[in-house]
Amino acid sequence: MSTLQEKINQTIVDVNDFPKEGIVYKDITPLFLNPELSGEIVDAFVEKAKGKVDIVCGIESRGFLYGIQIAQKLNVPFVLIRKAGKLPPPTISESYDLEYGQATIEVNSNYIKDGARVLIHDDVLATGGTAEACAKLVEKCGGKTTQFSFIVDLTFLNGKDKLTPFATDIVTLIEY
Ligand SMILES: O=P(O)(O)OC[C@H]1O[C@H](OP(=O)(O)OP(=O)(O)O)[C@H](O)[C@@H]1O
Ligand SMILES: Nc1ncnc2[nH]cnc12
Repeated sequence: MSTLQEKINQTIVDVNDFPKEGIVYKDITPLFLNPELSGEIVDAFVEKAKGKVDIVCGIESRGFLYGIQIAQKLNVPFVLIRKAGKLPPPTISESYDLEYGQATIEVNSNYIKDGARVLIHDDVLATGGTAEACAKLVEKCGGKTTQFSFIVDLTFLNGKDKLTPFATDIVTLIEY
């Protein structure tokens, strides 16, 4: 019997030189072709977050896919963190650097209540810039990031270093 980590490793596809030369892109979309494996992944995240969070924030776009399922299973609200210009007001923004570019993310400023314990969920932790920007948005809204969760950690980019000032509870299912 394969472990969850082995099943994820066998399913994720490496794509060389995408979206830019020199980047090895981890394509996680084949995970969604497998409903049984996707169910196990969601359950693994839910198990780690149970009783610890009041809100799940999912990061556009791939962070939405398991993020909303995690929130539903935890019976807590799901909040979308979107790329700039996609959400109607009232929003607040944060800009950051990516492994392959620059970006700005936004959240509805009314959705994260004062003192809320927040799980920030995304598919891949690379440089950590996106999740760090998300934690800054949560802080600006008066919330507290208590856990981060990712399917993949690209450890050679040291993304966790950017996140530990916000929360040391960082769940990752597979590391490369
Ligand atoms: O740790 P970082 O260096 O910040 O990189 C991680 C981010 O990069 C990818 O998103 P991408 O911008 O490719 O968007 P997508 O999810 O819409 O494909 C990934 O889904 C994370 O959100
Ligand atoms: N190498 C990579 N593969 C997939 N998603 C990413 N997001 C940032 N870097 C990535």
